[in-house]
Amino acid sequence: MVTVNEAKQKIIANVTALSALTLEVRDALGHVLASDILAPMSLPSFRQSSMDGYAIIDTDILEKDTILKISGESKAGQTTTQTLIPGNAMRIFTGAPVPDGATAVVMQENTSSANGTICIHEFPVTAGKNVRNIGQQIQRGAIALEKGTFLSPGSIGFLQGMNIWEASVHRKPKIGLLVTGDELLHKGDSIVHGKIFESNSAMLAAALQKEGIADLEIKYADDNLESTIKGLSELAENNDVVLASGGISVGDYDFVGKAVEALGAQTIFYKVRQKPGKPLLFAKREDKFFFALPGNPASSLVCYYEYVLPALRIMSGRKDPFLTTLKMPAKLAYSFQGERDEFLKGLVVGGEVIPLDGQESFALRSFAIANAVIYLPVEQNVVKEGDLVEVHLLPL
Ligand SMILES: Nc1nc2c(c(=O)[nH]1)N[C@H]1C(S)=C(S)[C@@H](COP(=O)(O)OP(=O)(O)OC[C@H]3O[C@@H](n4cnc5c(N)ncnc54)[C@H](O)[C@@H]3O)O[C@H]1N2
Ligand code: MOO
Repeated sequence: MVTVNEAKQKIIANVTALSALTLEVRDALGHVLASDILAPMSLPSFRQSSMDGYAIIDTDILEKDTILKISGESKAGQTTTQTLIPGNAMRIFTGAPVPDGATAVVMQENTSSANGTICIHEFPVTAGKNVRNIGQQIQRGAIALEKGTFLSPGSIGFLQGMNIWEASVHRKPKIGLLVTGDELLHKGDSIVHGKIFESNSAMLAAALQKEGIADLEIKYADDNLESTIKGLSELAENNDVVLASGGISVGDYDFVGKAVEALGAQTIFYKVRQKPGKPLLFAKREDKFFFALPGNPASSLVCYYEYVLPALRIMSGRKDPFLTTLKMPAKLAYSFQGERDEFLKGLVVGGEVIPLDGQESFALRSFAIANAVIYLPVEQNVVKEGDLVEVHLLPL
């Protein structure tokens, strides 16, 4: 048995980023850059006005209400180079090229025009005002985004704005899932006493989809060693990570641990001092990883968020693999007995976290409305209302 922290350290120590592939930038959302991207152009690439108004020369404005002659216009998209002559102002619009010679733009609300002239009510007008300079955002040749950057919608827009259409990113892991349990019913089956509807595969597939992993290869095994070995071995052929659901405890019909061993995988840890999810197993065979998740649905999902997801994120190149963690006051008191750290289903509302009713490992109703997991180490087994607790935000 390892502690929660030891289990996490073992994941960090054993899992590494996968190889790189080239993707269209617009398809790379949620991927991590495998190399630095240098700016192929400066942004802005020409001096741009940031306001609708008048381009002027700051040294022409010697007092409030200076009057200048209006000469010409610069609108967004204009490609010809224009020059502003001293004593003149040029009509200009947001995003338009600032004419050569102009040093600032006065917004039109601070002016009044009459008979081809413009009265500037602003004084002084500092050079550079309302002008976006060449390379103000990024200089050509500079590192635009570093290796290891997680590509967000903002990153994608930024890259396309520099005429970058492809990026080298880490491949995301391919995942297989072996569902075990002779008690499981599937869509279309009739309700039978003693059997339950299988829910872990849909739940895990949804969690993976949220992480941008759409393809999950699912197989089912009967509760015997041969079927479990066959399922795990077939899944390991095509996938980087094999998950198993159920059959990892100590019962006579729990075969996953034995099957992982029979496949020649090395167990990195088995059993974590936590509730739920104690019988979690993590094993490795060459570059393939195995996670045996406890069958209890809430145990399975806690283990996914706390261990599997970080491993998948490390493989995808992420440097920040764990759920976003913060400290928050508990809205309700909570206490527990026992020797294991606890992960509670929680609901964050208005800067506080509510430990939800129904914390048993078979109960998913609390998870269905949770947006966070509360982590209580065994030393913090009595929480009073208002006490600070560690909250892990779920990626929903
Ligand atoms: N003698 C002991 N018994 C148990 C221990 C122990 O230490 N000693 N640990 C308990 C803990 S803690 C957990 S967690 C469970 C884990 O058991 P398994 O991983 O072997 O899971 P199963 O027995 O196969 O199933 C547990 C539970 O979950 C339901 N289940 C399984 N698969 C699914 C699925 N795909 N969809 C929905 N529900 C599923 C299953 O019917 C069981 O109710 O072991 C304890 N026992
Ligand atoms: O570790 Mo088990 O998940 O408590 O029921």
